[in-house]
Amino acid sequence: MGILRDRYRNPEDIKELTMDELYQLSDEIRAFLIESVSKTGGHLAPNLGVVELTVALFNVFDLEKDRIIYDVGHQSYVHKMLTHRLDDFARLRKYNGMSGFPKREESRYDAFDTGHSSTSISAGLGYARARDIAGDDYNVISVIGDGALTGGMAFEALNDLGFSKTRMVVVLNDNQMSISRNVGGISTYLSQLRGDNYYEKVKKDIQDTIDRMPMGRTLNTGMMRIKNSVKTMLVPGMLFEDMGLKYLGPVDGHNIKDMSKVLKVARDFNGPVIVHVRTQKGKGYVASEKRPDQFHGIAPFNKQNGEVMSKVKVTYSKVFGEAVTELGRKNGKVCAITAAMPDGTGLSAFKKEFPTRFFDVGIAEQHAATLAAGLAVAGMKPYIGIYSTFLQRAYDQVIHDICIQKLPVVIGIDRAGIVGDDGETHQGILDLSFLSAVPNLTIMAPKSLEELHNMVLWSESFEGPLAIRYPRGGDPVGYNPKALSEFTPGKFEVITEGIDGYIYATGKMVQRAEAVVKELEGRGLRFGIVNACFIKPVDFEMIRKHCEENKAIVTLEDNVVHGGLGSQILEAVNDMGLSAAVIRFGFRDTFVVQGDPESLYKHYGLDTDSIVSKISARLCKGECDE
Ligand SMILES: Cc1ncc(C[n+]2csc(CCOP(=O)(O)OP(=O)(O)O)c2C)c(N)n1
Ligand SMILES: CC(=O)[C@@H](O)[C@H](O)COP(=O)(O)O
Ligand SMILES: [Mg+2]
Repeated sequence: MGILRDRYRNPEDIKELTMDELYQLSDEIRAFLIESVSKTGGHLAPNLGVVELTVALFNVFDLEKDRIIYDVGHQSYVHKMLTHRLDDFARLRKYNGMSGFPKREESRYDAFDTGHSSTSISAGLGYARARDIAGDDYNVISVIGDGALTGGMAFEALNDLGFSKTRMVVVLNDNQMSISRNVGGISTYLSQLRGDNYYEKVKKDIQDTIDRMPMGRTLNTGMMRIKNSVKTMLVPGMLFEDMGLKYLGPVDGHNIKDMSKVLKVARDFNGPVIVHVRTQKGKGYVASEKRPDQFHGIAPFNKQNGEVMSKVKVTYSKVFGEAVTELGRKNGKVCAITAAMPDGTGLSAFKKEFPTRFFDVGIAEQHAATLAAGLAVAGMKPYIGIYSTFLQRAYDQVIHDICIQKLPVVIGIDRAGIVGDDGETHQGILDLSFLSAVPNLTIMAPKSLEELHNMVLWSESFEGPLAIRYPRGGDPVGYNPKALSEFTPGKFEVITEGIDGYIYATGKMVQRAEAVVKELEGRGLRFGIVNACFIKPVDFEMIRKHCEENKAIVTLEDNVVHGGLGSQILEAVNDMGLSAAVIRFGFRDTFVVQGDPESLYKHYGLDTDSIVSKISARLCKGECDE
């Protein structure tokens, strides 16, 4: 008889199990994860790495009152399995299904919504301070990975926590991996601590050296003091101890017994404590142990051989990486920066050819942006590859360090628009709005893979700050429009002429515009298509021309409507003292839930039928945005 399905019901049941049964439960959890995620896709490797850790947390803490916060939250599947959501895994990250991240609206056992990295200690400290003010006594535990610990925000929180001496537990899940292998000084420091007897080894080396010295023995006493000072330098975790936290570990993160012991000490410690846990990312499934990076976030795969079922052949990320690499070959000033996502941004290609001009800064988007600014003032031509949602972290740096100084930095904004399965925390639907407000910044979006390639090549000669945004994935097979190769800021491309109006579409929405135009024809409305390849500046001349010809203007973007392309055009019409029927399509003042893009476009009225119906209704009844 199994435990997970047959005996386990509630978190407190864990405490009734023997140690052997806890390991049996862990085996069942691991088998379930592999089976289920092979069908749905998801963050398999991170969750395989925290099976025993999560069981130990449930074994020591009281989930009915204690609060556990998972940094990034992509490793919270085991937590969800143990908090009444086992059956929801069939719809993991699907439209109207269970989230792949902790969600308070999903369960009272989810203490804080995460998704972006390095927030868990700040949120935990907030809980702990509120607890102390209220005179409550629950425990607060922040579980943070070694990758997330490279995020500056985590150190801002540790600095405050150590100084404030607030009682809470930080569990550092150290698997030496971010999405790719972890980078940075902290990672090096942790790997020294990971060595079982690091201090003992160094102490023995010193002792052997002393004993071999001619007056070694007499030196011994004097050296004792040196050894002790060496100890304070080397004893594990001095960095954290010096910041004011008690350091415990390192402890084997797959040994439930040892972890339970250490977690109990941490639980009962009256102050801030960090428990350093060593785990293996992807543990327990050969393919993910071999390739924890590939299995960090994986599409549905064949369980037998780990092969991914469907593969988009050419992605925008790949095109971006290859184009930057092409520039790197002919221009030694070109360099590339990523914040812990070399593969996701396609910049691994550049790293391979130009390792000395490639910089992976860890999960440190703010640093990435200002590093680029520093490189640019020194005469380099830096390209940053960064997801739209994570660019939000570097907003001030883009303004303060890149745009005020008008520096020639190119920001490749990947995952712009709907990303799909990762939901609200990861959709890239705000960048047009928050960037359009920034002076000196030019914003572009290609309608196709080919146009992205051409934009990147064109950008080499562009003098000022430039953002090029493009979507997750690739173009559907066969979408192969005539791509622009020459670009003039503020000049749009008329793809097809219209009689009743034009659809001004940007990026991948140009493809959608084609379907809309076909449907409109069936209703007697003859619309042309404009490729708004620049979102800033817009093409004032073309807007003026279409207004003066009484053409309706429909805008279509995968961004929130407020402050995006549609707003720019509406403002342009108004500022030029013109009038026109302007109908804007985008996301209306909302976060976008998880799901496949088509379900989401329908959900938010951006599917072809909804767009066509709204245009027809508006133009017939004369109601418009303007
Ligand atoms: C601000 C931010 N930047 C980038 C990411 C993308 N990302 C998700 S998980 C991850 C690596 C996390 O590594 P770690 O914390 O060590 O967790 P592990 O996957 O190793 O368990 C990254 C870079 C993110 N979620 N948030
Ligand atoms: C959890 C996290 O933030 C990343 O793993 C993200 O899910 C990657 O997204 P892509 O799958 O689009 O690269
Ligand atoms: Mg890690």
